[in-house]
Amino acid sequence: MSYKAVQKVRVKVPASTANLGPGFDSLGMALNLYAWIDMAISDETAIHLIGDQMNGIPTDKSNLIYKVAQMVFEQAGVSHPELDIAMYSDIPLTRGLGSSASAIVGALAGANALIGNKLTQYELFQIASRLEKHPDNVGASLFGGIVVAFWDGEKAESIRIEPDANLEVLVAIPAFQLSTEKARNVMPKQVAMKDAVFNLSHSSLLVAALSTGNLGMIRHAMKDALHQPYRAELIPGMKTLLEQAENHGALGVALSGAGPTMLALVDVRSGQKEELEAFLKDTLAEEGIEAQTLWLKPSVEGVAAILLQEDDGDLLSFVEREVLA
Ligand SMILES: Nc1ncnc2c1ncn2[C@@H]1O[C@H](COP(=O)(O)OP(=O)(O)OP(=O)(O)O)[C@@H](O)[C@H]1O
Ligand SMILES: N[C@@H](CCO)C(=O)O
Repeated sequence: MSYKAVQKVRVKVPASTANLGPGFDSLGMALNLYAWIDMAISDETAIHLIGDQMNGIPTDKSNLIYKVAQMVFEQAGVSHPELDIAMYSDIPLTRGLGSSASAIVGALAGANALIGNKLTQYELFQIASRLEKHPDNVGASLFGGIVVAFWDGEKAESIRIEPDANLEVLVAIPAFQLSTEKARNVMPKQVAMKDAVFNLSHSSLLVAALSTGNLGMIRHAMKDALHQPYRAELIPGMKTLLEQAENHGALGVALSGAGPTMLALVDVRSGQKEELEAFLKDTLAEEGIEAQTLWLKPSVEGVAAILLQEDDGDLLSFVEREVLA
């Protein structure tokens, strides 16, 4: 089947938070914090990183976005070895807000758009889940909303849930990085049956609460025995936040992905938003942790790729005009 290679695309991809407590490696929620990627077929590869969130990201062909784009072309049976890529991101790196997932999903969508969307969204989801080895962050960035998914080592399946309009998200982002690899290595290789049953029952109840809009049930459901008790050792103050944030207005509180960011779900009608934000900041500060707090909303939209016209200008001017203004 022939296709018309498109010259340049612009991708907008949301951040994500994974696990939501008990849904380890299986629940994700897209957040209204975004990254933008411009991608064009070129005669030589150049990677332009805009903004200070990209410190340390490579600008040669070892860049994750370049490598993932090549996977799309290979699976589609085409060859475009040289790409011009630009990226701006508001998603902090290595903080538990899905930066690597946003890069993977953004690259998949951009490369696929460049070749006339030859791959289906399902095929992109399979590639993304295989790369991350868990579908939660990539599923949320791909589909938007709340995603319930599995990846069994061969295939990934998911269902998207529309987030309740009254849900808000407060994140406390510590200044230090915590890699997913390190946060996964502190977990035990085996778990007790009681902990397994604890998580599958709480995760199931959380999914039911989120899909029926029963926000009051979140406080009972958003509890974990599989990963948070072990990861709490890496984030001073996390244990206190897990135990007490609901007394300060949170519907539920959890480690965002593999951390170190802490996340609270809040009812937008709550009268305790300021109290909760102060509690998160003060609790971490008492442990010597400087954290930035951000009020976010679930992002109902997932990744989106648009074809650019000749006179659409470059990403930097778009970011200055539409994002930073
Ligand atoms: N925006 C990006 N562009 C290119 N590569 C990226 C980007 N974000 C992450 N990566 C690559 O992915 C790898 C993992 O990134 P990072 O440490 O942020 O992922 P993570 O541990 O999954 O973090 P997070 O907690 O954000 O999910 C990094 O080595 C980096 O090279
Ligand atoms: N489910 C993954 C998410 C990583 O962002 C973990 O907790 O390790």
